[in-house]
Amino acid sequence: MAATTLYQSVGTLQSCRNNVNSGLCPDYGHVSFRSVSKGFKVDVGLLRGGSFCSRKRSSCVIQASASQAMVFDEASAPSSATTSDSNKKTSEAALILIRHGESMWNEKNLFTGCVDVPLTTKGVEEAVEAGKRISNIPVDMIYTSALIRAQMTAMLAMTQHRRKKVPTIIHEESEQAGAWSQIFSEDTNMQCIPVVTAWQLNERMYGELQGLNKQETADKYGSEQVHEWRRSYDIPPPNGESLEMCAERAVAYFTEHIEPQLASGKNIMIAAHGNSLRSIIMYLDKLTSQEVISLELATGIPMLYIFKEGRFIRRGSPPAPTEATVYAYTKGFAFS
Ligand SMILES: O=C(O)[C@@H](CO)OP(=O)(O)O
Repeated sequence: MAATTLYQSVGTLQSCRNNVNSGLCPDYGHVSFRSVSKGFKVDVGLLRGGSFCSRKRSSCVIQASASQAMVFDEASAPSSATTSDSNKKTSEAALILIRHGESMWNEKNLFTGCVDVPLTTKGVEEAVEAGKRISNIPVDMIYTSALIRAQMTAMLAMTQHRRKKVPTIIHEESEQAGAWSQIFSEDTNMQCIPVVTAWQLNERMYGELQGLNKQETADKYGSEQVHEWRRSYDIPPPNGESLEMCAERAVAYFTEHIEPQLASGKNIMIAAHGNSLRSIIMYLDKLTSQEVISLELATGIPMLYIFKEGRFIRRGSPPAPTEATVYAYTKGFAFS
């Protein structure tokens, strides 16, 4: 995949949206296949050459056992809790969300959307730093968007993980690809973490704003208008996706594919984008369309949720080894 090339998407958002249900999205260079792998169903995205479209941190203790993990709060966990009686406990799973590190177009302050741009050196460092923060949290499966900045972030973060497993993209787009994947031994499989790439987790399509400088666009159209395009829930930028439209695919993918994995006890990391993650956080935290306006995500800061009894419990951002308090929510979004 010539992923490090800047690549302007072709075709229209509408033609993509029309094809979403059929699983085919040629204008965005993406074909989606449903396949069965290791007992779970996944949608595997195939890129054709380019873009597409705590508060008590220290008390969060995670015990890993095989592919399942019990994640619980030390303060609230019964003192008799051990792995041997784990079958008596309610299964919990960790969900880590991470927005990609700084991209080349973030650096230039350009609207990016579904243009496929790589990380900057700073973005690479952010991803590595993010990896340090989550190095002790078990990860059984990774979901990323189909865009390289999210994939780079996931891979770089996992280089720091304590388990030293190798993130491996699942390719089952054809019989041949499936057969080739069988060359791995069971032993090798044990050393890998499956990575599912899904275009549904892509950044929202910014339409005619893609490639434009954000400041210059604000100067031209007024900062209020541009803020509405960037942060409102249901007002799309010209020929682009609103957050609501982005949520239709991203949250649907989350509930259909990722939530069942969490429910089965798998610890999941999602590496994606500012707006696809805002839509997912809106769902997880039950934010209103007014509240989501002020939700901003920093690049390269992981956010931890615990999935327990069908509920998502926000744990904030795991601390860096040397930092006392860093949160991913940067604009007055208080932890409750
Ligand atoms: O340009 C973009 O694609 C996004 C994320 O970088 O920008 P915004 O902050 O305007 O949503």
